[in-house]
Amino acid sequence: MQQTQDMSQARTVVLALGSNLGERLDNLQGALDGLFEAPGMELTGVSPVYETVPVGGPPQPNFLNAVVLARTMLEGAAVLERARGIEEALHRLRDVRWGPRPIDVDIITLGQEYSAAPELTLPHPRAHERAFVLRPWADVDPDAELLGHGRVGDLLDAVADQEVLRRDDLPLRLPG
Ligand SMILES: Nc1ncnc2c1ncn2[C@@H]1O[C@H](COP(=O)(O)OP(=O)(O)OP(=O)(O)O)[C@@H](O)[C@H]1O
Ligand SMILES: Nc1nc2c(c(=O)[nH]1)N=C(CO)CN2
Repeated sequence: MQQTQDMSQARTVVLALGSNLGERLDNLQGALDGLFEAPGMELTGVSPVYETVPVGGPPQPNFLNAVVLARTMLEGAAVLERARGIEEALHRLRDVRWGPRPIDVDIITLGQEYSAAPELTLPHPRAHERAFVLRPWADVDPDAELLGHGRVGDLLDAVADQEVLRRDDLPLRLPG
């Protein structure tokens, strides 16, 4: 018999997906499906997909990026484990820092949690300066606040120089 979990203490988790190698949309879809395959996270929002110019790293192809919102009772370590499992399943090679990858799953925020641990820093230490995170996040939650940095909509003004193009021709399907 399936157990129902008491979700009254659940927290919102904000996840950022990125892909710039292979079948990029399929990779984002695979990550989205994989994140919600096991119990423990309830999907509450999926952003539009954006085509984005790479920020940092060596010259590399454009990314597709999206943001996913969920409610969860899981601890950060468990969410990170799930994210890493998806990256492994999609054969990500960890060689070049900020280099191209079939899939990247970053945890942007988990409730009101702050963490300085290198294996899981919360909020994600570079999220506030990345239009490829902020733009899709503001679409799926226009009133969103990034813990310690203020309104996501306001943060977007400071990164207006970063090129992000909404790709409504490349929608993500809801998992399941
Ligand atoms: N909030 C977080 N979300 C995901 N990984 C994190 C986070 N904080 C720390 N890490 C750690 O960062 C390490 C490197 O992650 P990764 O290779 O995905 O970095 P990156 O995506 O290339 O760069 P960036 O961290 O700038 O997005 C991982 O081993 C992971 O444990
Ligand atoms: N446009 C874009 N640039 C990046 C991205 C990404 O997902 N999109 N991810 C990075 C490391 O996480 C570094 N740079």
